Amino acid sequence: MNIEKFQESMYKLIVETSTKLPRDVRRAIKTAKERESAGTRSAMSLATITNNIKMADDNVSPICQDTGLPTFKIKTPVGANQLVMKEAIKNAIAQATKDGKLRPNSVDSLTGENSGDNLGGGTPVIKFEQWEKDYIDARLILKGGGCENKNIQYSLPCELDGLGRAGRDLDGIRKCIMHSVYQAQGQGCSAGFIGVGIGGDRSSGYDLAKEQLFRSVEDVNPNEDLHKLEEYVMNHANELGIGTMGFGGETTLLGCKVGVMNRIPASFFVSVAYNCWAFRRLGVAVNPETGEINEWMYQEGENIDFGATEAEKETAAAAETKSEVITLQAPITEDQIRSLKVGDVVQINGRMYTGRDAIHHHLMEHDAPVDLNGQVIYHCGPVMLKDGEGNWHVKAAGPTTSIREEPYQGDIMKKFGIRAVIGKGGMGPKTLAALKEHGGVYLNAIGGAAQYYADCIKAVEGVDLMEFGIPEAMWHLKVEGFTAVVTMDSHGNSLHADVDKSSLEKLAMFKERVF
Ligand SMILES: O=C(O)C[C@H](O)C(=O)O
Ligand code: SF4
Repeated sequence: MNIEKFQESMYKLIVETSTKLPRDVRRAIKTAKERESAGTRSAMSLATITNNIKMADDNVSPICQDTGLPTFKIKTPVGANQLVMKEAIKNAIAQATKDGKLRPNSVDSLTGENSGDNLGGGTPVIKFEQWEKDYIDARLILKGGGCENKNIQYSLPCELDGLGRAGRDLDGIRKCIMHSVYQAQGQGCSAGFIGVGIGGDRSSGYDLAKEQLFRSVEDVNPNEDLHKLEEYVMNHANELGIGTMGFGGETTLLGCKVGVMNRIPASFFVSVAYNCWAFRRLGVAVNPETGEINEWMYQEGENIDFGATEAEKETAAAAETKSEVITLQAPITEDQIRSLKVGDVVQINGRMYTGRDAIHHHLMEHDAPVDLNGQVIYHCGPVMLKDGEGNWHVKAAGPTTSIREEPYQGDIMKKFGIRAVIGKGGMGPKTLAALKEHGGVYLNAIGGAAQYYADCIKAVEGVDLMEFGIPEAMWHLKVEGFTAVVTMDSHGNSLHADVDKSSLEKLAMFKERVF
């Protein structure tokens, strides 16, 4: 095999997967968009999402800054050398990271050190299998951390919130799947896709669930029972009203694929792999001699490019609503913050600081490297590239899931006088209480819209705590027109708590036996 060519092919697969959503996924997003009524928060969010998809196409830059744990599934003809292929894949991964197509995402679990090139113990994941065919089938999925954290595994029988007892039968499985969509809320950047694995043990069950994510969104399950189940879930999950980013709305789920395998008598697992709307998975057929790509997968059918005309219309629509947008510029006063309420749309100009897991942990016991009084913290781990002159450039910069900072956020805001935090998916009761006491606000940005937000960042004015690695450092960003929605205010209101409550009530409508 021509190994240089194979490496080049793998590089192309990585770049394409990170920057261009497959056609089946685009069609699902388009359908969702058509279902939302104009002017709603969900419609606005979907417009941002489709603009972002278009920008990633045009810039050949990551759709979302979290390029996940690259996972390759490769089928090779008998006799193909898997060891050299593995090396070539690793080289391609390192190159794509250097070129800003992947975020350095491989972190030592004990020391917290980021390897910087996506290589390290267990990363990337490369799974080989032999087959009788005469070509290499190489597939890649880039599944980010926020949706990965919303995966869930049920052990039947069990009791489920809203749904009651789930037994060891098809109806129990149905309940688990409905519950899995509910428990994800908007935190996995809904609307999402789910892969479900029935049976196996804890690890093979999850593998089977993830395997389903490699199916086309539009295929038909050959197993009649599972086909019925998939259809049921697709018809009813959207009735939960969780909507895009958990803002409420018509579309909560974009795809549901279920697979089954045998189990052992004592165990009955239902494993669910949740994938965000930024469903990045592609595949190629490779010639085992030349190493060249013969064919791209998931590319049949109509291609939706979310192109100019639509994008222009949306920009125009956004411009019309501009009068209702509240402008914020740090330092922000307590009075300004207390005048904001859930549902307000704000636009931020000026400075903001990124801070996520490592920073919040650090700030509990240390001073801040900058004066954070009246400032804005952005839960974000960007993709950054340094140019020849040593200046940093933002390549992708959407929000990360905020709930992980729940144990720290309120205390950090009070300790440093921070007035606003931006993230996605919302925060819990502890933060809500702190917002009320201290005079703070939580702003929800659109998860995955990494190109859209990168475009709002006009300069990188500094960085602290680089020892935490690129995604976890504190970046000083100068932004213009950074738009977000107030979803938790200083008066005790939380859109996230409201949507959680109403979707739990709706979940209970699916309590009765169906299968
Ligand atoms: O790590 C990130 O940038 C985001 C993550 O994928 C998330 O959804 O929270
Ligand atoms: S930020 Fe959202 S879109 Fe991006 S990887 Fe995480 S869950 Fe997916």
